[in-house]
Amino acid sequence: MSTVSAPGQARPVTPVGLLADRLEALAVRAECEAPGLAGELTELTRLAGGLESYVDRHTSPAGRNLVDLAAATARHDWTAHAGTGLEQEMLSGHVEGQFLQILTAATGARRVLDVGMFTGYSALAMAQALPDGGRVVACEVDARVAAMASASFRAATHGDRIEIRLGPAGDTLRELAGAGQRFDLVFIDADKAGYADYLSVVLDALLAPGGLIVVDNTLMQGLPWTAPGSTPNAHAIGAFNDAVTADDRVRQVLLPLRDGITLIQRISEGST
Ligand SMILES: C[S@@+](CC[C@H](N)C(=O)[O-])C[C@H]1O[C@@H](n2cnc3c(N)ncnc32)[C@H](O)[C@@H]1O
Repeated sequence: MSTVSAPGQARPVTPVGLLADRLEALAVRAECEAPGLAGELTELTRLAGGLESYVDRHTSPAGRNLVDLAAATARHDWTAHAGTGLEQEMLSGHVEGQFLQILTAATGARRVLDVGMFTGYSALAMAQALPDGGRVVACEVDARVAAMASASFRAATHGDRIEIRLGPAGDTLRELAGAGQRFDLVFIDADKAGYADYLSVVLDALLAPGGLIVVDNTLMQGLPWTAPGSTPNAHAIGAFNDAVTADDRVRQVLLPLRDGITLIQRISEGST
């Protein structure tokens, strides 16, 4: 049986989305099995299930090119990518896109590194928030999604600010480091097993002074505390979060936005 969602119908992939789904199923069961609990479970379903759409409605709308890119990703037949793990739910989307755009503008970033481009949502969001002359280098290992991203970038305002680097991100990051490149903002959203390595190269060589690192999926659907080590991703993210917490070169905050976003800064000498 395919686990790929029907086009346009993404399944929940955040802790609160999964919670709402489970509560809804319980509320339906309770109507027959425990009618006294059904009302309260329905209330809890509204509390959990309404959160993400409330956040969505109170976040500035995405621009036309990003809406088109997300729609093309949702329409795409992901069954053709069976076995790759690629699916429409990988797209970061509206709220994260706005968050990245605000970070890009607020930090005054001019050079951005996108690690894990997929169909290009985060790369385009950040590119469109850069000042003139700004650049995004976007890393992606899968040629087919890179081609989808490339087509969207060609049709988008400021899509020409994005340079796609096709290949394993670890190799690309080392090439960029060898070429002396530096980035003001780095978004890490590729294979979770690679996160520790990507962070290490970024901190050692790629992060410009005062730069900001943004890491996606650091709540990993709640698995790091509900079922640590139960899947390779749960293990990788649990270990990554612990390592960042113990790393005295950095300070960080884990925000419970969508599936968790961690902001990381290098602590400069003399700062608190
Ligand atoms: C969660 S998606 C990225 C979503 C994207 N940032 C967005 O905003 O929609 C993860 C992407 O990382 C890519 N990826 C996985 N392993 C990789 C690797 N070793 N090097 C480069 N990209 C990788 C996958 O092919 C996938 O497209």
